[in-house]
Amino acid sequence: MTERIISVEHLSKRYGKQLALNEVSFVVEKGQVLGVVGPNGSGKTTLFSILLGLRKPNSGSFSIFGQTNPEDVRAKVGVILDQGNFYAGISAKKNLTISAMTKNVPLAKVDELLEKVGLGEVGSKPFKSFSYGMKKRLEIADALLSDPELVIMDEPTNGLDPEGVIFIRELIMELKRQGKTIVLSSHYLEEIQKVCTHFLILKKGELVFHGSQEAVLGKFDSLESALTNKL
Ligand SMILES: Nc1ncnc2c1ncn2[C@@H]1O[C@H](COP(=O)(O)OP(=O)(O)OP(=O)(O)O)[C@@H](O)[C@H]1O
Repeated sequence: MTERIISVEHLSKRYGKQLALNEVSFVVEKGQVLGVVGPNGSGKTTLFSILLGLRKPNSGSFSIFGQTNPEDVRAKVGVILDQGNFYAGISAKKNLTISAMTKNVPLAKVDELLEKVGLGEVGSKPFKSFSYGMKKRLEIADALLSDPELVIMDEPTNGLDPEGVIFIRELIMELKRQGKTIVLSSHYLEEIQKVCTHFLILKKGELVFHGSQEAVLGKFDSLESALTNKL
């Protein structure tokens, strides 16, 4: 039987006169890897920030793990946004240790995750000395600390070198094998096509397509042609 992880109903969001999301509805089931794609300004970040409880919708509703308040499911959700909220002057390891203590996670997980994201050898260096890609890796380690069932990533490969892009791809594949549910946005269509089971296409705040990888490719040659097509 399928398990609903996210359920979104008629979600709308305005910023003044700007309609950023218009009556968006969809469901994400356990184990799906949903790629949210759309041109600049189509509403992807707005959608994510509502799901994370950072913004309030003007109308519509949503639930995650059956709960309508994202705060109530915080421990089950790993979030990868942009370079996290870390203390600049202290080491990556200390930053992660503080986070583990806040999240009530065994401290042994800190070294395990630093290794996993390829920061094992630089864990004692201060966060401020890290490159963009290293900061992103630390953000990923932080998101995975509590072994979340749902991982939400806003443009995880943005600004990464090819090795970083491959790392993210393999990480998503591994999380998928573990039965985790993943929702991510990206402008790198070829890349996202390699990992996603489902896609949601937004244009000017409208959901213009939502379906499986097979459904997209059954209808269009590629994700790119689905996006550029006048859906
Ligand atoms: N804080 C804000 N105040 C006013 N308008 C906003 C705000 N945030 C977003 N918008 C507008 O809402 C619309 C959707 O923006 P959003 O950032 O959600 O799109 P996006 O798909 O994530 O874009 P990108 O691909 O460029 O990251 C855009 O028209 C944008 O200008």
